[in-house]
Amino acid sequence: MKDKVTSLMHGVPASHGHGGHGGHGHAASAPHGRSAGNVKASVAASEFTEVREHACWLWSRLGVSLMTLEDRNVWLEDENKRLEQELEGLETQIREARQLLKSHGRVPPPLDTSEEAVGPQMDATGCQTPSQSMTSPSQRAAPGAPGASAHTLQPRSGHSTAGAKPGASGQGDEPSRADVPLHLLAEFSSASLDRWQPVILDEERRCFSLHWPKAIPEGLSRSYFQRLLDVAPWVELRNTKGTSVTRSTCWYATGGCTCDYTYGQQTRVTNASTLQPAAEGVEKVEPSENTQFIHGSVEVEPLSEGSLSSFRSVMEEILEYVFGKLFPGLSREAWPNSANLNLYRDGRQGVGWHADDELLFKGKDSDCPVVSISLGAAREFWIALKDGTAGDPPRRSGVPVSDSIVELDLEDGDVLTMEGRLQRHCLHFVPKCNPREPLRDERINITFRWVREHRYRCPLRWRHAETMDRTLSAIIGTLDSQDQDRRLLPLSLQFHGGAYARDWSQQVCPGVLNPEQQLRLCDGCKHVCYAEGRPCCEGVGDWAEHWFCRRCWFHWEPEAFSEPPSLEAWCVPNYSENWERWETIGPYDTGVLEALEPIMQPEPVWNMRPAFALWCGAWEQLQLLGEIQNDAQLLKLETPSTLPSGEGLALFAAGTYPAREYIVEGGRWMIAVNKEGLDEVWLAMCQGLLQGLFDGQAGACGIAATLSTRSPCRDGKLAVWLLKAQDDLHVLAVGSVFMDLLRAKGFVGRLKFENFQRGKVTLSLRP
Ligand SMILES: O=C(O)CCC(=O)C(=O)O
Ligand SMILES: [Fe+2]
Repeated sequence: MKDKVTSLMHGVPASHGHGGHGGHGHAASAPHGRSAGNVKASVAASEFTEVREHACWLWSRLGVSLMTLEDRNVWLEDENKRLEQELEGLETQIREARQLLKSHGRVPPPLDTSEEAVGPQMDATGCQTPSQSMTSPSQRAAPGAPGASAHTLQPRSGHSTAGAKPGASGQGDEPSRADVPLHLLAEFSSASLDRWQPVILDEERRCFSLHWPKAIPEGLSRSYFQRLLDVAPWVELRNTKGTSVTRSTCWYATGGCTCDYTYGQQTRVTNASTLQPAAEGVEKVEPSENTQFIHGSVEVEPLSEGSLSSFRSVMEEILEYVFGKLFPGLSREAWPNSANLNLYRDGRQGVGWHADDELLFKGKDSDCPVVSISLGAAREFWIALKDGTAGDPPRRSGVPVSDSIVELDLEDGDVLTMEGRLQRHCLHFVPKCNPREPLRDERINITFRWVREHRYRCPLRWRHAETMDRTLSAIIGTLDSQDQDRRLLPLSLQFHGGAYARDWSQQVCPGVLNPEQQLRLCDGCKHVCYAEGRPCCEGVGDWAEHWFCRRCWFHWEPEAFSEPPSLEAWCVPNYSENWERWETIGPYDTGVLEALEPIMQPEPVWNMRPAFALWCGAWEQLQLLGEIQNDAQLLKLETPSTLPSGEGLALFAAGTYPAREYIVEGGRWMIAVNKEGLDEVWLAMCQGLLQGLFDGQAGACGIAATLSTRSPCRDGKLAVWLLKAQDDLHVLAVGSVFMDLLRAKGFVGRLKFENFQRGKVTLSLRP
């Protein structure tokens, strides 16, 4: 009998077969005689009922009932998922094969990314964009190429960790940001760059994570927290044994996206926007063999229309605030189209080491931005390299390289980004708190993400391709590098300092501890946080042989800790050649651009400027200048070369005064120059200032030239002063104009911006 059933199943005409599931459709249709074909004839009528019964029994053993149309849809969905996973596996194999070829010095053939080969490619808004191909590893910059930085996330203690080869070249095997442009979210934010604290700046692996503490004001974050706590359709996730709740989650998507979100292999949370409210009946989703659907099943409270729409409206509000106010440089088309929410009820809940590398976000093989918002209780957040990530193709394992762990605390209102290939090379982790210091408060985390590979079932997968927004291309690394020369945003951040920007042991003043870290049990808190404990450092002097973790050191020696480093932007200007690029950056004053034209013209058109004053020496006013009409008048002014050493000249708008006490919110762009050609460049600067070249919202209020006291070479400094320095982009606009002017006069050097309020150099421009 079994053989008959088997032959019955094998007899399904090819057009009805779906691989291993081919018999499925047949078993459903055979009783009605629609598709059994000649097999039906070979089965005697008396045997038919028996065969059918056995088929039913067999299918029920397999956990599948005879197929209704509804079942078929569920099955199709599973089948799609299986195919997606198969595709993912094939892509990994291709990647590995290409890397193998490369390691044998062979050039891999170009990738066939035609639609037939890999299916349509989607942009973040769900449109098919056939032109976006997978980035070839061969696009990686050669060592020493512009943009290839030496700073790479490496295990810090120098242990050799299997797979992670510290210091080996080509560790990340990722294209450099110079070759394949990638702009970081901080560049589009409303915060000045020094409010961003770098966490990971691994240029070689193209992994970046930046932290903006207290980005959301307290009142607002408290209100978002409470509303989400009350109305979000939270579902509890349990540990693999099902014995305890690890955290609660929910999933939000915009723009008609119906994609569900899968947690690991086991659990899929349906899209809150596609859920039917209770009034219309709980959504019926059949569990497949391995997947547990949790929304709409018995495990979840039925959702009322009221709570769902309140959830959607609070999420819309948060999206609007975060991307409208905190990242105003991103166009609306570049906003994320989904968010995963996590609720940690107390310190006993957390999330283990993982990467957000789901197919939906294309986090495994392309640049994948994530913006994480923290609300409520402060919790630790750790990031580390995935074991085996360097050199070899990344393994799927969720094992972190323990001496690469970077720790930070995420507090209420904080923003954290994870960008570039971080999800490919790194893992992250929200540890449970130490049970000896129980935390009873809740924390909510929202991770905004960009779904780029919508599920087959989602209508957005099939939406017609539109041109991709440039700011979106900039953050997902799909800007055309050809295009970059003419149209790209000007500000590409470069970093100085280690890839381990946030290395707590380096923040402790010398003589307190030995900065070498070891993952071990902390003598203080004994918190078994991960593996044997926590990254600890040994004390010195009386505390030698005592090992303590970051939290314990901070508890006892808060004064010994310095602020984490903040971001310095290094921007490669090519302002005059690429000035139209600036228009993409957002709220800046185009006056700077317009003002650029006159000085490039042979016959400058003089603006009628308000009066300027010329100051000298210890800033005594030399002359009050009215409107300057021509070069001849300018040439009559004092020039720096005539001054005694140690003295200076300053040309400032009347009503201002060339001293930092008067320009407290401002700063100055400075460059050290030799005396040769100083007068000429000074006159060009005077001309520029009087013509409004440095104007703009953060307009320059004056210029200064000072001569060094170091006789006889008497080298000097040139500076352009700004009244306001809050907005980095405006400051950079002025700096870039200054750089162009210097270059036109043959001066090449690094420009530094000193921010008076912060008392330090915050920006730098390289020629
Ligand atoms: O709670 C957090 O900060 C992290 C959450 C997370 O990693 C995730 O949702 O994938
Ligand atoms: Fe995550």
